[in-house]
Amino acid sequence: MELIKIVLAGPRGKMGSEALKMIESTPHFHLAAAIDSRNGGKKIKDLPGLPPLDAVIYEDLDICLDEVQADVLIDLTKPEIGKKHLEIALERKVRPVIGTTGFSEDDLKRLSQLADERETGAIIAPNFAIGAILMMKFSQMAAKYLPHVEIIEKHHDQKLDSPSGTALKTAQLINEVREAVKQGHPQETEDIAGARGAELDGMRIHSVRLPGLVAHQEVIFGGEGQTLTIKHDSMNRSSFMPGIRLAVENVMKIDQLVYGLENIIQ
Ligand SMILES: NC(=O)c1ccc[n+]([C@@H]2O[C@H](COP(=O)([O-])OP(=O)(O)OC[C@H]3O[C@@H](n4cnc5c(N)ncnc54)[C@H](O)[C@@H]3O)[C@@H](O)[C@H]2O)c1
Ligand SMILES: O=C(O)C1=N[C@H](C(=O)O)CCC1
Repeated sequence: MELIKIVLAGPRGKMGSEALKMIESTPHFHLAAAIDSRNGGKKIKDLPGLPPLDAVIYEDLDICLDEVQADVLIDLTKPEIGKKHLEIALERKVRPVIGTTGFSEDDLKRLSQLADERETGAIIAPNFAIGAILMMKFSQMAAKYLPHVEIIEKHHDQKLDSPSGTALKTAQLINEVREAVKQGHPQETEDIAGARGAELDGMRIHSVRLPGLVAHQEVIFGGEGQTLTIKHDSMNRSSFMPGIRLAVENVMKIDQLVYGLENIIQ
């Protein structure tokens, strides 16, 4: 298999540090450089707790890509940085694999257009856990028969964005197949703002943030005399790594932007 040269943004983060281990243990992956908000000029192996990798750390992706040859950028940072990095990478025909969440529909449209213009593959995946992809696919199947649905997503309390990227993606997939329904009582009131959660395409999304959680989602369907709950739990960040590996391998074979790993795992 051909060696894939990777730049990783966010190496000290919860996801980034796990991704370093995944890159190190994958024979056909090579960490060419890393992007951090500090530690420019140091090497990954100089930072406490990170694997003994020789890759140099840059604080600016543009400068990094001037100096380092790369095939793929993996971004695991924060919403505004992920968007900026994605654009820089596409401009330079380096293929982005973006795990960072917080992208709006407008962002996705604009970035998809840019990927087309640059004829460069890109993958944005709100959730890399294979079980979460299945949870979303099963939810889409169920919504055809049980259109009344609410989403409860639960994450650790260091998460910046809400609702989660996974909840937004789940709602999008459900919305593609379910008939239009008005949920809840027509005269229901919200006596404390937010009590019924966020509303998207007629669905309610509830976001829970607590220490001790990692990433969890329940999609609850209600029908006459019955409910169906489809639930996924990520217990740790290694649950996302096979999906990131798959995305890096697949982004090398495409020349447009793909949003969601369900489009790769058919
Ligand atoms: N797609 C998925 O499956 C998945 C899974 C988990 C987390 N996420 C998303 O990934 C992102 C990171 O999550 P996390 O839990 O690792 O967060 P984290 O806060 O632990 O890590 C983010 C890292 O980004 C770094 N960073 C900030 N600004 C930067 C910059 N300008 N350049 C380089 N690095 C910079 C921070 O220093 C930090 O180390 C979040 O958006 C989260 O929602 C996605
Ligand atoms: O830890 C996070 O932040 C996660 N975010 C993703 C999302 O927003 O859907 C899912 C995985 C964990």
